[in-house]
Order: sequence, then structure tokens, then C-alpha cells
Amino acid sequence: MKIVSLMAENQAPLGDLTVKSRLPLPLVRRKRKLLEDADSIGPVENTKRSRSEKPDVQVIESASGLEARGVAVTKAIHHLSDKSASSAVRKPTATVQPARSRAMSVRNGIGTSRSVFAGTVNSRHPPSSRPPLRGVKGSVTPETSTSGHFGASDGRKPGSSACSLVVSSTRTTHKSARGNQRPGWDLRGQIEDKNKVLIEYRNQIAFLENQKSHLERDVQEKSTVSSTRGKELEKLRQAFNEADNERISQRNELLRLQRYEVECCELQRSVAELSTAKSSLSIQLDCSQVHLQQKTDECLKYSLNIKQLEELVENLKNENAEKAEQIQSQEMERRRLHNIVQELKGNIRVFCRVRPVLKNEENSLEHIVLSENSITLEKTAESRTGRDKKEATRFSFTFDKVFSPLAKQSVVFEEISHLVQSALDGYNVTIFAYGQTGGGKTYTMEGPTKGPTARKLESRGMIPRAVSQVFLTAEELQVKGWKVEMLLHKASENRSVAATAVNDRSSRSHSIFQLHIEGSNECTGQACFAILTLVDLAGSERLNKSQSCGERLKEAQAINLSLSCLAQVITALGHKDQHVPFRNSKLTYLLQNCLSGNSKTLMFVNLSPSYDNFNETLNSLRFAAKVNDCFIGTAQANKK
Ligand SMILES: Nc1ncnc2c1ncn2[C@@H]1O[C@H](COP(=O)(O)OP(=O)(O)OP(=O)(O)O)[C@@H](O)[C@H]1O
Repeated sequence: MKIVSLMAENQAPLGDLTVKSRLPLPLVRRKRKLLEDADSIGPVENTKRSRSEKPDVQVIESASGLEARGVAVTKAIHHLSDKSASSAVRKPTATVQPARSRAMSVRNGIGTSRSVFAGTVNSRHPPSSRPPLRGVKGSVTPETSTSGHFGASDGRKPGSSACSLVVSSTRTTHKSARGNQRPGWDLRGQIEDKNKVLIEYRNQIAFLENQKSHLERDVQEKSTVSSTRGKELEKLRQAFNEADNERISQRNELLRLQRYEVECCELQRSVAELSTAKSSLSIQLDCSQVHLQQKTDECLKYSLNIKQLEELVENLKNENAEKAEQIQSQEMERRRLHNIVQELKGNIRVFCRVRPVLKNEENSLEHIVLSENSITLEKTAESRTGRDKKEATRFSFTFDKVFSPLAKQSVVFEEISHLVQSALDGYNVTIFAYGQTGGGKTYTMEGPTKGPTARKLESRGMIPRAVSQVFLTAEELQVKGWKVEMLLHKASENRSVAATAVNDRSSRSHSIFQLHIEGSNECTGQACFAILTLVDLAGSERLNKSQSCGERLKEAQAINLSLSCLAQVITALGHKDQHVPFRNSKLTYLLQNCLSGNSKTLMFVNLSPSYDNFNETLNSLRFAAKVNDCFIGTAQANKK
């Protein structure tokens, strides 16, 4: 017979309850021994049994705990019952004793063997080491020799019981004549032995059934306790969860309160800062109020002063109006007197100007004697016989003004600025330059056109200065962006200029610049109109000196022709002829208004200091003298 012994241990935590069932290993050994002994009793019968017979003892422990162990015990009981029945049939000689009889030994009729079945149901309360309540576990484990009791032990609480089952069988030893084994012939003795074993098995079965019922009750109780504890545990879990949720909410509330506390601290700091700022602002406000009060008092004083000042301003306005009327009447008087002075000076005046000596000129200026308003040319000629001393021939001329070579442009303009003022007062004014080529006409009227002094303010000629004076007087025109100088430069560029033997930049045409001036007086409602004419004539030249040929020759002939026409007009005016040939040339035709009476006319005669040009200088002076002797009538203001 094959013996299979299984050990199973199931531990089922039951909250604080642990149910532990064991079928101890010594019990298994004892049972196996017991069965071996039983087998040894009937070796003859064993050989007759079927090979497919199942093992004598199977201890099966399931995970369902004590119930499973109870089933195992039941099986053991049934097995023992079968065995006892079998033994009864075979008449084995065996005894079954309660566990407390401790041992049953069968050694083929000689000796003893012990089989112990033990089970424990323990209930302990080690909370820390107890696994969670999941069910009931049972175990069958080897038990020590101290077991052998069944029921509550150790004085533990009801429901926390420990029970152990010890089934021991002692096989009575029958001494045979050869020792512990009965002789083969002692069949009676063997039957007695088998009967004892049977009795022992039956006792064990009764004991095991009793144990089983105890265990079933215990299982029932434990199940009830387990279910109750499970419900309590569920409640506790729910309570725990609720408490945990409450704890979490309390913790969140605490965190929120902590945040509020931090915010409160910050707000308190802000309040402290704002309080400090408020106190400083209060101080500033007090100071400002004091300052404001002072300013208010000052304002009251100022308002009183303002009233006084307004009255004063009103009085001053009235005075100003009276003064303006006086100024207006004085201006009219000034104009009248100015015109009288100009008339006394003559409506046609002649200024003489001698230019400086140029680098390439020799024998200069020695033959010219200058004073403020006269010029004398001296020419030393040998007597016809050649025996007498050299005789000096003098040619003296008197003009309104004579300028030396040292005279600057500004000084010259001061003398003609009165005429420009007359133009602003509504009188026609004509200023023209006459003289031989290279005498300095263009320099006087326009200024230098090349060289380091070109276009410098101090070297500007009469035309740009006169125009500046006009526009300085009428600032409104200047604000509108009108520039004199740009037009003059453009006109100057368009003017024909060419080099001759006498002048490397000789003007080959007459230049006539006319500025139409209109003015009105808002106070009096008067309006005036005038033409300021500025003329730079082309220079007369001797063709043999200028060595002009081709186009230059034609230009020179035309220039000389127009100048001779001008001389004829001047001569006719000087002779007070009935007919004045203004139409003989375009030049005289353009200058007709200037020379016919209703104009204040000024002529520059520009002279060369070179002795080589003595004759040309003398001719120019003679022509200027003729002009100076002319009477062209009294100019009338052009008033509307
Ligand atoms: N007052 C002066 N100061 C310095 N240089 C002068 C003066 N007058 C004339 N000149 C110089 O003399 C030279 C001749 O002058 P400008 O060309 O003005 O003569 P012009 O009479 O206009 O000659 P043209 O009739 O041939 O045109 C120029 O080089 C000029 O710079």
C-alpha cells in the first residue's frame, strides 16, 4: 500500500483573527506508520488486493480553511472505517486508542508504531503582523508531542481558540516464540492482534468524528464572527474613508488658510507701506495747501495788478494810436523832405568811380587826381618845338560824388540807398553804369563774378544791395520765399560774356534789371507803384585796342552804336531839344521813361586807372559831364 501524505497550511487573516489549522507532520508519520503496521498485519491479504486500490490516507488541505480540513478529517475517518472493516474481515489484530494513549506500535507483530493526527485552530491578536481579512485558511501541519488535546486552550478568549487533534494508535505487541512476531501457525493470536487494531481504528474514528463536529461548529462560529467582523471592517473602512476624506478636506482647508495667512502678511505689509506713503503724502498735501494758499494770495494781488495793468495797457494803446498817427504824418513829412533833397541834388546825378589798378597794369593812377566830388586828369605833353618844358594838361570834372579805388561797395551803396528809398516811396528810379570796357561797371552793379571775393556779402554790387533793401523793407515778400539774388544770378548766367584784349570777361550786351514795386498803406488806404531800373551797360571800346573780330567785332560795333545813340539822347536832353531820339536804339527806347522826366536817375561813370586808357577815360568823363548837365524835369510820385 502506498501512503501519500500531504501537508497543507492555510492561514486566513480575519481582521485581528487568524484561523490556523494544521495536520502536523508527526501525525502523518504516525498515520503512515499505523497503516504500515496495518499492512504488515495482513501481508497475505495485501497481496490479494487490487493494485488499483487508492492510498490509505490522503490529507487534502484546501484553501477554504477549516472546512477543507474537516473534509480531510472526514476522509481519514472514512478511510479508517474502511480499513477497520477490512481489518475486521481479515480479522486483524490491532487496537485503536485515543490520542492520549499516545502510541500504537505494530512491527509485524513485534514492536510499536505511532500515528498522530493533529489539528490546530489558533486565534491570535498580533495586529501589526496580521494580514488583511480575506477568508479563512486552514492548515494541517506536523504537531509536536505536546499536542494531544482538542478544544480551547491557553486560556484564550472565546472565538480565539486553539485545538489540536492527536490520534494515536498503539499496536499491541505479541511476543512470539521467535521474538515480537507471532509464529505463522498462531492464527488465533494474529486474529486477536487484528481485532485490537480494529478496535483502535474505531476509537480513532469516533474521536475524529467528535473532532470533526467540533471543528464544524468552530468553523460556523468563526464564519459568523468573520462575517460580523467583515461588516464591522467595512463600516470601519467607510468610516476610515470618510475620516480620510475629512482629513484631506481639513488639510486643503489648512493649506487654504495658510495661503490666506501669507496673503494677509503681504496685505499687512502693503497696508504698512501705504500707511507710510499716506503719511508722507499727507505731509506733502499740507505743504501744498500752505503753498496753494500763498499762491492764492499772490493771485489776488496779481489780479489786482492785472486790472491796473489792463488799464495801463488800454491807455498805452490809445497813446500808441496817437503815436502811430504822428508817425504816419511824420513819415509823409519825411518823404516830402526827402524828395525835396533829392530834387535839390538834381533828378539826374552822376557818380564817378575809379577802379583799383589790376596786376597787369602799369603807369596807373599817376595821371588821376581825385577829390570828394571832382576828378582831374593830367597829361604831360612835350611842346611842339621840344625846347620848352613839358606842359601838363589838366581835365577837371565835377560830379555829385567821386569814389577812389579804395572805396568799398558798401560805401558806394550808402550814397544810392536814398534813391532806393525813393523807389519804395513810389518814385521811378534808374541807376545805370557807363564807361569804357574794363572800367568796372559790372563790378559796381553786380559785384565780382569770379575770384575769391565772388558772391561774398561784402563784395555784393549795387543791384543785389538795392533789392535787399527793398525786400528788407517789405519783409512779407521775404517770408514768402522770394530771393533777389537767385534771379540776378540766373540773369547774369544768361548774359553774353566773352574775353577781349582789354577785358577777359567783357560783357557783350547791356543788362537791364527792373524791379516793379507796389505798396499799400492799410492805415491811410494809399497805394503806390514804382519801377526800380538797374542797368549795366556794355563797355564802349576802341576796336583797334580790343582787337575784336568776327562775332566780337559785330558785338562791339552794336554796343558802340547803342552807346552813341544814348549820347545823342543825352545831348538832346542837355540842349533841351524838342525831339529826343529815344527810338534810335533799343537801349534808349527802354530808358525813355527813365530819362524823360518822371524818374530819379543816377549814372555811374566807371573809369580805368590805367594811363593807357587815358583817352577813353577822358571821353567817358566828358559824356558823364553832359549827362550831369541835363535837366530832365521833376519826378512825380506814382500814387493811386
Ligand atoms: N572796385 C573794384 N575793385 C576791385 N576790382 C575791380 C573793381 N572794379 C573793377 N574791378 C576789376 O576790373 C576788371 C574789369 O571790371 P569789369 O568787368 O567790371 O569791367 P566792365 O566795365 O564791366 O567791362 P565790360 O564793359 O567789358 O564788361 C575785373 O577784373 C574786375 O574785377
